[in-house]
Amino acid sequence: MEEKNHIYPIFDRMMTRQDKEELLGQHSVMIWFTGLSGSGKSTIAIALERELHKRGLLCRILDGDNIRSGINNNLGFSETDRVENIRRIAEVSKLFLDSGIITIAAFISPNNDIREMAANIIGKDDFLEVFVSTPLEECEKRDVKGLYAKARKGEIQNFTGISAPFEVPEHPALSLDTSKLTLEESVNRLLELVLPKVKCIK
Ligand SMILES: Nc1ncnc2c1ncn2[C@@H]1O[C@H](COP(=O)(O)OS(=O)(=O)O)[C@@H](OP(=O)(O)O)[C@H]1O
Ligand SMILES: Nc1ncnc2c1ncn2[C@@H]1O[C@H](COP(=O)(O)OP(=O)(O)O)[C@@H](O)[C@H]1O
Repeated sequence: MEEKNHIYPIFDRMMTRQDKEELLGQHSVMIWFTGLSGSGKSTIAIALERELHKRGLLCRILDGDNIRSGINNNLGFSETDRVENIRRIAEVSKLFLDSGIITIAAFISPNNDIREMAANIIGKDDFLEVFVSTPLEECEKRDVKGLYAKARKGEIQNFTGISAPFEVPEHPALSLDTSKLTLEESVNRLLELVLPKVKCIK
C-alpha cells in the first residue's frame, strides 16, 4: 500500500513556454495597446481576438473591465496607482505569455516610463506596442462613458488628456487613428503585423 504522504521527487522541470506553444501550435506575443480613453483600444482588441480565434489562435484580452474591477480594484488614477496598475498587468501578462497564449492589453498606459516598465517586465522581444492615436477631440466627441464631460466640469480629477498627461509613444510598432481608419482597416493592419510572429508551429 503506497504511503499516503509519499514525497515525489521532482524528476523534471515544469512544462516550458515552448512545450505549451507546441501544444497550442502558436507562438505567444504581447500586443500592448496604448491611447486615450475612448480611442478604440478595447473595440480593436475584441475584433482582433475574434480574427485570431477564427485562425485557430488562442488569445487573452486584459482591459479595464476585467482588471480594474478585479485584481486591481483597489487602485485609482494617481501616478503611483497607475504605475502599480500597469506593473501588475505586465506581471499577469507574462504568466499568460509563458503559457503560450497571445496576450492583448488595452490600457491607457499614459507615458513612456510606464510602458517601458511593462516592456521590461514582459520582455522587449515579446512586446508589440500599438498606439491608438485617435485625437482627443474625437475621443471627447464620442465620450462613450460620459467621463470627459465630468472631467471638463472638474467632477473627475486627473483625467487623462484633460487634467492628466498622455505622452505619445516614441516608436510604436503600429499607430492606428480610429478617426481615420475603420475597425476593419485597423484589424487588417494588426493582422499583418501579428500573424508572422504567432505563426503556427505545428
Ligand atoms: N482619472 C481617470 N483617468 C483616465 N481614465 C479614467 C479615469 N477615471 C476613470 N477612468 C476610466 O478608466 C479607464 C482607464 O483605466 P486604465 O487602467 O486604462 O488607465 S491607466 O493605464 O492606469 O492610466 C478608462 O477607460 P477606457 O475608456 O477603457 O480607457 C476611463 O474611462
Ligand atoms: N474606427 C473605429 N475603430 C474603433 N472604435 C471606433 C471606431 N469608430 C468609432 N468607434 C467607437 O469608439 C469607441 C471606442 O471605445 P473603446 O473601444 O472602449 O475605447 P478605449 O478602450 O480606448 O477606451 C467605441 O464606442 C467604438 O464603437
